[in-house]
Amino acid sequence: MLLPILQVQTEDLSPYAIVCGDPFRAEKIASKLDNVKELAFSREYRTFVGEAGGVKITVTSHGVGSPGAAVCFEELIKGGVKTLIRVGTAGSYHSELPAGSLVVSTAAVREEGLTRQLVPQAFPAVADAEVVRALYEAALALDPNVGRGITLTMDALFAGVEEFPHQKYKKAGVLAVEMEIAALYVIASLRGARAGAIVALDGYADADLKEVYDPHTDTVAKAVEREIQAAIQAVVRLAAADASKA
Ligand SMILES: O=P(O)(O)O[C@H]1O[C@H](CO)[C@@H](O)[C@H]1O
Ligand SMILES: O=c1cc[nH]c(=O)[nH]1
Repeated sequence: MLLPILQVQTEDLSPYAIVCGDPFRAEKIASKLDNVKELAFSREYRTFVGEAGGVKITVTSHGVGSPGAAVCFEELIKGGVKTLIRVGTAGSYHSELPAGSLVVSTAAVREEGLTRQLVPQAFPAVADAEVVRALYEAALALDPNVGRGITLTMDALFAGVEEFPHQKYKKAGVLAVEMEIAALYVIASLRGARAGAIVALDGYADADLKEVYDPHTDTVAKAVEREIQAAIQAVVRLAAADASKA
């Protein structure tokens, strides 16, 4: 079956997918795999398939923001994907987590609009525990400072006249803010898939992002390299664990 928006044949997909916002990051992730094939580049959705440690892995970019990303998550799951790991970037809320740090997201605050159209506001956006464990252990082996905890998902990146809720969530212990994880976790829960996410921090979020936001530094690029490695290793571990249960 051809997935209408991703423009990918479902037979070509793996049950294990790594997703990211940027189509060029998808290419970078795919470059770490063996026997890579580009399946499609439709709108912001660029899909590759390759292998790591004998495990077939799909890599797809989902663009910026929850509504567009949701289309990608829904179609991948419809196409047979059962495990999704987001490899993203995020803004930090904590001085101990400077630019270049990694955070594994255990759950996401739903400060976006997409999931409100899917589930009641009391419904949690929560990661799968096995995916979190695999991601955290793989990341910890590469970076002893990796954080693990709640992240926040918003729709807006640049502020208007309304105050962003950064201070409130920082006080509540949220580690970082980005734009798609809540959609991923809610959709995975609704559709019977499992999901997790790791983000590379690109600076402090509670500054004026318009002035200081720069996700293209060497420090961030190195952190993205580490999170890619961690995500691929996590998929290999999860696939081995799945095979031992079968
Ligand atoms: O680097 P990605 O995966 O795109 O993630 C973050 O970067 C984008 C904002 O520039 C948003 O998509 C946000 O969630
Ligand atoms: O959504 C995002 C992504 C990266 N950095 C931020 O501050 N916000």
